Amino acid sequence: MAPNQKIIDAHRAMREMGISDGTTKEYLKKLLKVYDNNWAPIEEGNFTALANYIFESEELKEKGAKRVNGVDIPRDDCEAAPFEGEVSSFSGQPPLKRPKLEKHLGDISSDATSTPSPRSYLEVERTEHSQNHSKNKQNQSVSAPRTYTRQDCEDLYRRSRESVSVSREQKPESRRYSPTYLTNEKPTAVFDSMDELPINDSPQFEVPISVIHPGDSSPVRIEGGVSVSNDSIGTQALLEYRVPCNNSGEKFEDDGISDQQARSAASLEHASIQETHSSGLEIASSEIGKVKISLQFNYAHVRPDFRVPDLNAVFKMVEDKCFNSYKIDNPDFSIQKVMQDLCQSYLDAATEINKDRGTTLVNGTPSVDLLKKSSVQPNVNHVFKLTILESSLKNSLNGRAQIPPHISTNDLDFPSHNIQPKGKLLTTTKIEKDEDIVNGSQPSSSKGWVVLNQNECTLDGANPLSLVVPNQNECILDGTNTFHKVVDISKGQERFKITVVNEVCTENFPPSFHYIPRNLVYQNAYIHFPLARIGDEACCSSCDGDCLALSVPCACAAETGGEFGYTVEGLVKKEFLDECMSLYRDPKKHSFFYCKDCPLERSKDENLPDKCKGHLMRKFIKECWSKCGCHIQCGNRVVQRGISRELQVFFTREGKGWGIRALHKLPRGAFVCEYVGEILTNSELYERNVQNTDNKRHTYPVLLDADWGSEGVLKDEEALCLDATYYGNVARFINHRCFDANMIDIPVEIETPDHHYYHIAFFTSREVAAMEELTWDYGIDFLDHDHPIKAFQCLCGSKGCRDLKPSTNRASRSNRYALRL
Ligand SMILES: C[S@@+](CC[C@H](N)C(=O)[O-])C[C@H]1O[C@@H](n2cnc3c(N)ncnc32)[C@H](O)[C@@H]1O
Repeated sequence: MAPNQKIIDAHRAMREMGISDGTTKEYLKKLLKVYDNNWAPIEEGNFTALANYIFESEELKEKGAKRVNGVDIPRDDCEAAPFEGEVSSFSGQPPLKRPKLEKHLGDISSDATSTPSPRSYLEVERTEHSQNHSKNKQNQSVSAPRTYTRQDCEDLYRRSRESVSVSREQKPESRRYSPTYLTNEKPTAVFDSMDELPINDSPQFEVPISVIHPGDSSPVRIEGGVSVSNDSIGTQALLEYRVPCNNSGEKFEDDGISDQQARSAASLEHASIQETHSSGLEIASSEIGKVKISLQFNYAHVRPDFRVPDLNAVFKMVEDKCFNSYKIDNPDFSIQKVMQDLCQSYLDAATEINKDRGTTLVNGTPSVDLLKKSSVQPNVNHVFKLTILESSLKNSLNGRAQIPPHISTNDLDFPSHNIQPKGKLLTTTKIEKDEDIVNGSQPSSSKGWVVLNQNECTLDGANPLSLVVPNQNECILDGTNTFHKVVDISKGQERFKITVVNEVCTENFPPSFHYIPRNLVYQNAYIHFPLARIGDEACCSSCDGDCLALSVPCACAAETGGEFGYTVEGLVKKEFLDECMSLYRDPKKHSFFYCKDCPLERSKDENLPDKCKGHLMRKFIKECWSKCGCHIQCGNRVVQRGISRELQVFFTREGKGWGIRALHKLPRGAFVCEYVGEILTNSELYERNVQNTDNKRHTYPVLLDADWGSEGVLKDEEALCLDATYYGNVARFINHRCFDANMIDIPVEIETPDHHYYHIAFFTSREVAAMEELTWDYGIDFLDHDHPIKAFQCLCGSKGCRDLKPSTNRASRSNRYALRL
């Protein structure tokens, strides 16, 4: 009978802790019995329970105790106890020592003289327990050996039954594992029946259970081969797809433990070179566990305040996000089901790929031989770089790429397929920490850079580069010397990864900035009025669900003439968009506001301000918001749900630097992104501009002046603007186009009914093809010689380009560079 994947995993996990297969098998059998063959509590946390069980059994054995149905009974105290069976010895080996696994927890050793041992949750529980029973135990030192009364044991028993029954009851319903060992819930000793406990009221026994945390340097890992974005706390993400098979390539199918199975598991493991940190919390798997998704986290990489969350709570959060972000209204929607489907589909797709391409998935053994010869073997990750050559990719490799001098081939580590000898195939996508990239500094290693050379991208095991093959989806090759950086420039803060690609030159990163998905107030900003207001003004507190479904539009539609600005598809309505575009195309036909005392002019010269030059009266969209009664998925909430299209920052060929594009076709009226930056007052902005004379590409203050004139005299602190120079989102890469730009900005009011503060949202002004650059007319007056910011030489290439002066004249003139908003 072929071994169950769980058994294989259990052996592997134990082997990583130095426990022999024989021992694992023996205790696994016992533990399965204790848990009525329920694997969930056993395999949680990479078989924490099993490891504890083994270590504690061995420790107790050392001390002369025995374990009955999972409970350790000191020999002296329990002579009459019915033994489940003698615990076998470790065949001459020294008794197992529990590894130090809980550095973060304080040590409360039961033996003050012994080497500090990790503080177990049960010890914590015990401490609490003893506090609860403080009256008769007040004098008991925390570090003194603790004895248990029948009451204690009954409590423990009750809790253990609760824990087991919760886990048993929850599983079929929600199919979620409750990672009690990772949460503040504490694992309890396992008792099958009170009747089996040899308890009397005299001092009894200790039940130490320690907690094993995932490997210290394991990144977040999702088994299953699907890309995941890294989280906001800077953990790394890894995906892994495993196809367990034995030496002859057969897949294991069945449950049950046998010696043969244990051997098979062992042979797999001994052959394994990777996975020094493969522990993790399994959260989904395909049928019979061939493909799994598990989470791992790296304590070394997370912030000090990182606490392992409850997995159910995490699922709930993701589900809520999905409900909010996508129009999912099926109450049965389950993120875990999605992940299970993902595992299954991956498996199915892999089978399909094998069928179709035959050679695409490299069979482990021969490649390993090649790999063994390769100089990549000593790679720091102990991961064999693969060797999968997508045929289409191969065809597209027709240029010899260069390796930037700073990249050491040993450092090359990017989406790749990893192969393990003797039957284990791992596909790993690594997403590196993004701070390095977004901040514009060189990454600590050059991970993620794809450097390709046609001749070297072969299965030539002698050449390390042969082992470095990009994932086709993430690398676009154009036959030139091509450098790509595959990262999520948003650092996981947007719904979709925003990748960065340079197919043109060797400019590595867009210059330094901090990615923020929403506007933030500049710390010194002199803003003394609320930018968000909860109240009954301009809201629809009695609405419910989706306001777009109402026969009579809600109060929020008042701003757009009693009709919503959006269609049910989430696009700006044609009529509204047409009007907005007409404002741009022929502003003279439309109303301008003229301030009595223009804050813009005042900021330039406080004592002798010029006359207001006028502000175009803009059309606003008012979205429903938190103070409204409707759902976040209400059709009148588009901008506030954030970017919903896959965007990419790419290096333009026309000399405009970086630009943005969408990976898919966009219909007319589609929301692309918001212009996000620091909120500051207009005078603060002016100061910044005066100080910042280097005229870098990223100085793009935007005035929020769409309604200035209506106020008569606007206070300085009410004249706001956005500066994306240091803090911004993907919009800071949008390039200018004088004529027929494919995006238009529309003021969108969300949190407050007045117009001092609003959002600048970019919508497509026409259908935009996939990979077409997304552009916007900045509204630059190229002839304004007085503006403190020098305009760039426009390379928009449009027929109606307004920058018509010969380039020689441009350098000498003082241009205006202000964005019209
Ligand atoms: C908002 S940023 C756009 C992103 C920028 N291309 C970059 O690489 O970061 C504006 C700057 O991009 C460049 N740019 C934008 N549109 C341009 C155009 N039509 N022609 C030439 N340069 C342009 C100018 O350097 C301008 O100062």
